[in-house]
Amino acid sequence: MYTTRFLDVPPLDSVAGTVRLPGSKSISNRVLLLAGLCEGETVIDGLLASDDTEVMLQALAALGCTVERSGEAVCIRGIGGELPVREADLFLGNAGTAMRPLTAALAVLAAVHGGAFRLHGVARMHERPIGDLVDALRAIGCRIDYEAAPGYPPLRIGAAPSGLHALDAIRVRGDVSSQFLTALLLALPLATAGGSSARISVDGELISKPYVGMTLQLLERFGIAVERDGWQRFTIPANSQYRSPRTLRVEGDASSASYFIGAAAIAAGGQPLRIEGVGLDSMQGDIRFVDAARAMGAQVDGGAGWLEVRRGTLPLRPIDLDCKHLPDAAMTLAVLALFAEGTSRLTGIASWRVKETDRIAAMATELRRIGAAVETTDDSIAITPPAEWRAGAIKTYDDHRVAMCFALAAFSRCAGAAPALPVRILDPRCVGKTFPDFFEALFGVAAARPDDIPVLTIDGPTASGKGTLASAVAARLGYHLLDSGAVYRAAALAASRAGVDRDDEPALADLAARLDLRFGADGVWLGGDEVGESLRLEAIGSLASRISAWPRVRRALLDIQLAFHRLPGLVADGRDMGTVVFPVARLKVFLTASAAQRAERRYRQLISRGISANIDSLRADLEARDARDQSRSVSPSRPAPDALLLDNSALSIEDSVEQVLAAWQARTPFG
Ligand SMILES: Nc1ncnc2c1ncn2[C@@H]1O[C@H](COP(=O)(O)OP(=O)(O)OP(=O)(O)O)[C@@H](O)[C@H]1O
Ligand SMILES: Nc1ccn([C@@H]2O[C@H](COP(=O)(O)O)[C@@H](O)[C@H]2O)c(=O)n1
Repeated sequence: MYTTRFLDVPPLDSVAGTVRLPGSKSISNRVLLLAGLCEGETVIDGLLASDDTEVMLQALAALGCTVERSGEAVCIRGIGGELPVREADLFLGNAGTAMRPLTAALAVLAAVHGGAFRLHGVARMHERPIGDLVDALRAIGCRIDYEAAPGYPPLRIGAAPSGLHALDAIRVRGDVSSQFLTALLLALPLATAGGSSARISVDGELISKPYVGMTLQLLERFGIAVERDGWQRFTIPANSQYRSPRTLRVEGDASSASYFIGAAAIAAGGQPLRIEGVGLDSMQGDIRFVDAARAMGAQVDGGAGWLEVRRGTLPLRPIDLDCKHLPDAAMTLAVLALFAEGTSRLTGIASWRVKETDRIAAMATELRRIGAAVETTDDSIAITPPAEWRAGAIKTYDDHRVAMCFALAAFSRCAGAAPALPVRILDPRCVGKTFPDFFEALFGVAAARPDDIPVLTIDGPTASGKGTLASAVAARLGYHLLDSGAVYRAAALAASRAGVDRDDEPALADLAARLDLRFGADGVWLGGDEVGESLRLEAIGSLASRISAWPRVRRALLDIQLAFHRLPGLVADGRDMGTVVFPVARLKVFLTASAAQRAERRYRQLISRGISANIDSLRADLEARDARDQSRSVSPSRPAPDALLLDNSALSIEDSVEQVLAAWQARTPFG
């Protein structure tokens, strides 16, 4: 997951390959609650790992459920209708799928068994209405108090003074959020143990019916057969009891699929994009996004648990759609509208106002930022594609779906934008709510023109601080990092291990061409050995400096370095990054510091690692290395003509990082 302040998504051209979706958030949190309420163990496979499911898991554990995680599966031992923990303070973040059902379940449990619970979340959660649900629960005798503003969390739930009553005449509004009805359906089987059935009537037209359909299907998997009279009346039979299905697999998230369906609908490439984890048989309402995408021109095939999508008509056909049944995925349609020939209109989206943010306002502001003409009403949005695309830094309002759907704006070339533009996503970490690895998944299937993938190079002499600076800058930008010195050091280590003479150019080049080198989160691997520490030995640095003078060795190591040039971008440090390996780099820094400073830094670096060192010999060695690196016939170490020269002798690491980031920012369209 990207935890940077922003992520610049370069102009994207095509998609191909396979993307595997994370589990559905809506199914995950429903199933977790049901597993928590029934007796015995339920093993849930494919559960979404995200902020919203995490708060639900923590709440269940706090309420006395046993939660065991093993790999992708989670085993829940439920409380079986009892209430082993009678007091808890539950923080539920911004997870509506946790707040609403837990409110209902705890209110009913506390009414039956007694107890005192506090439910709260982040600031935005305290602005999301819950009054209609609380009214319905109070009407049957539950005790729920507002801690601050009436109608909104935080809530305090307590014992019911006169028990539960009027279960046959429960009323709840259905036209604001279907989650209120879902919460009641999930919780009220607990109230039927005394022999009464529970009857719920919906006031107003029920929105998001497919989500309620999903609730009913999942209740059935847990042994609760709700009788339904259209979408207005629901009856939970007397003495209903949750029965664990023992094992259950969560299907992939259909709303998350929408971003990839959308990408494949507009991207070039000719290859279909395969989406696994959710298919045309899905129980999720947002699978209807497939119909909307087809209506706009996408070609979508599918079966049980899979979809294959390719571009059909482009520009897309504009769409005029009532989105009541697919409110989440409708946001993706709003961005796809940028790729249509004419104005698209999405209606029935009043519920957007009470989601993670006011989504109507957020989408309108951000679509306008990149050049679209947008008109809104209380429950609709109309989008006309940009006459001229603008590079936008998209505010995401702590809303995962805003971040994910706007990533599609990076395909602006497919809408004819010239030049094609990157899109900046501010606070990309917000995707952690439902799809922590969304951007990694996107970059796994999307391709960009090589010239569009940004590179920042940092060259300079030994111990000038290149590696330190490069890794800090890469971390701030969310880019890949190439330590090209480590590639030469690995070749030197391999040569030393194989006993190859440092002057035998053909043998060294042959060995370099066959180098089995892998850089990963788990270290640097040469064959089967982790060699991170060995590469840093001074003797290996010296040998690297000698063998790197051979032209054939340099050529043999070129592909390993070029392979780092991947989405979303690269920071590369070395000697010839800006001059030879990445001459098209957008920013080339040549970093220097006095020899005395560098020797001192290296000395301190070695001592801090427990390696003894002598400052004079270190200085002599680095000066000899500098001389060799600068005077060799191929790729000598020198600044590129267009390099930014930075002497950091008197700069802190933080100051160097800020200076380089400022220079980088000035070279982006967001500067
Ligand atoms: N601006 C700076 N001020 C003070 N110390 C620094 C600065 N930049 C880097 N250093 C320190 O200098 C030491 C050497 O830095 P680093 O290993 O990044 O250099 P390098 O140029 O990558 O070296 P090499 O070329 O040998 O790989 C580190 O201990 C680092 O913390
Ligand atoms: N692009 C590069 C990077 C490094 N070298 C040579 O490798 C030696 C070790 O590099 P460090 O940056 O890890 O110290 C270095 O002295 C160079 O001779 C190179 O040639 N080109």
